[in-house]
Amino acid sequence: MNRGGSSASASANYLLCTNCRKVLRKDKRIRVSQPLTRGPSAFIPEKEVVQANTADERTNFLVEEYSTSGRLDNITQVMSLHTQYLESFLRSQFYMLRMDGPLPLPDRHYIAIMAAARHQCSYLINMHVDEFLKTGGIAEWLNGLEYVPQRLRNLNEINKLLAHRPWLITKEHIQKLVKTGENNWSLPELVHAVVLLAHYHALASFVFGSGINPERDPGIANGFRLISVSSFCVCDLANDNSIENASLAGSNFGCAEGGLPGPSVLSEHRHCLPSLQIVDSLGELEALMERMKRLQEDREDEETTREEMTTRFEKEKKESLFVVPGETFHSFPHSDFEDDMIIAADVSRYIEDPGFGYEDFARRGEDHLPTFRAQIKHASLDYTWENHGFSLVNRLYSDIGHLLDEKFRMVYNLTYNTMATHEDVDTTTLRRALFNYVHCMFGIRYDDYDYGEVNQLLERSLKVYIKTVTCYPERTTKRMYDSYWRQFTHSEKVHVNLLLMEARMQAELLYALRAITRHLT
Ligand SMILES: CC(C)C[C@H](N)C(=O)O
Repeated sequence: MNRGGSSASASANYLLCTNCRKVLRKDKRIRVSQPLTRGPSAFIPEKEVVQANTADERTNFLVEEYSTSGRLDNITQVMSLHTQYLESFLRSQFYMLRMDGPLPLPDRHYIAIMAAARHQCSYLINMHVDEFLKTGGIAEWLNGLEYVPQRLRNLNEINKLLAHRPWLITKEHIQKLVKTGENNWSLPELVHAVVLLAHYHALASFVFGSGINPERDPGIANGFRLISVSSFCVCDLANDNSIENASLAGSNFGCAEGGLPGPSVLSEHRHCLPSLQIVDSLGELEALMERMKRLQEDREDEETTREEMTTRFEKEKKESLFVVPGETFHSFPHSDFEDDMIIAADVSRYIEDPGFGYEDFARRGEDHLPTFRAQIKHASLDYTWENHGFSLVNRLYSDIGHLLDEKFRMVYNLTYNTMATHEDVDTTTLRRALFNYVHCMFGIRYDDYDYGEVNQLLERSLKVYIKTVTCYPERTTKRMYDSYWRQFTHSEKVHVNLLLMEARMQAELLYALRAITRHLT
């Protein structure tokens, strides 16, 4: 096994699952039965989604009206837990894919593929490969970026920055795209492309965050499909929503995080945790509601200084850099999972520089804290969606601004006034904390918001989930999904995902549009 290579490089090919302790080969592909779990999501029991769907005529109407694939796909099924939102989502997606617009139809789908490939989201890639071909795309392009016209290829850079470090986008990037002679992009075309890229990066967050299952495809031989296990262990893919599985999620018990518990420790936890956890999480829910109430009451009498508000934002931003998703794997000594990560060739051909990701400063030590992050200030009107982004987008690409604006408002205001089993609760503070925390991770600050609230309302396991879903969605596991807010319903967790996805999309758009504005002025 070790012929000719050092032991370090040999061991770099192996990983140890922290959950079941199985030794895995990084590049191994396995055959798993299809579907992995029944229903549209691997995280949500099928009956919860299906019940909602069959009762809902509105969803069927929306699908007929706005679906490009013409079927009720898994994303739509899961989103239909929130029909009001679904309508805004489908309308804007339909607009950017099908209505009159600057870009030809197949190019739109190719751009969607490029965006999804940044997160190795094969669900979205497959879907848009289909639609690319159906709308008359040239099959050869599907061999990868080398086969597409240079103009489209030039989008690679902005795709990469937008997906992982949008604060780095400058007017020079825009200039390069609009002024490259015969391969140039007109501004309306570029805005169309940017909207598509941001939409599909964000949608990849939703797909991974909600555990969207592959579409059932009768064409797949014997009901099996090949999956790469380079980033998952089968034990994580298995999902029966059983208590035993859920017990492994216990973030408070440290069995899935930190050190490597031996098999005996794990099985002990399996048997003793469930009842403990329910008591514990009930307490968590009550405590969270108490904190929300206190924040609402305190707001009137507390006067915080400007400096203090700035400090709180900086503190939260800095801390977010150190929120590292609990890795599913511990690499063997000397191997660096990040660098060695093997990305299936069929996905990476749509991108260049696959190793480029959200800058994880925590790994580099404190000396490298970012100083380059832009602050988009609300009151100083530097740049906001309402005041700038919206009108620029609308000006360059007709009505898309209205549609996006409607969708952002919809998701920001969506509430059922519930908290798990409690009714008539004002959840504004909590929903705002979720949205603003995402913007905070992207360096966007609202100076009328007190970031101390984020700290009080979002527990660590939730922050880990948020960071994973928004920054490296492909690393989301069922364990992460299960480990926060254990008393809440699946529909509420999908609601969280909608907030995260839209906050991410808006953050990307803000940076791209600000760069376009600077280019224009
Ligand atoms: C994300 C959840 C806390 C939202 C809550 N269930 C509401 O209706 O507002």
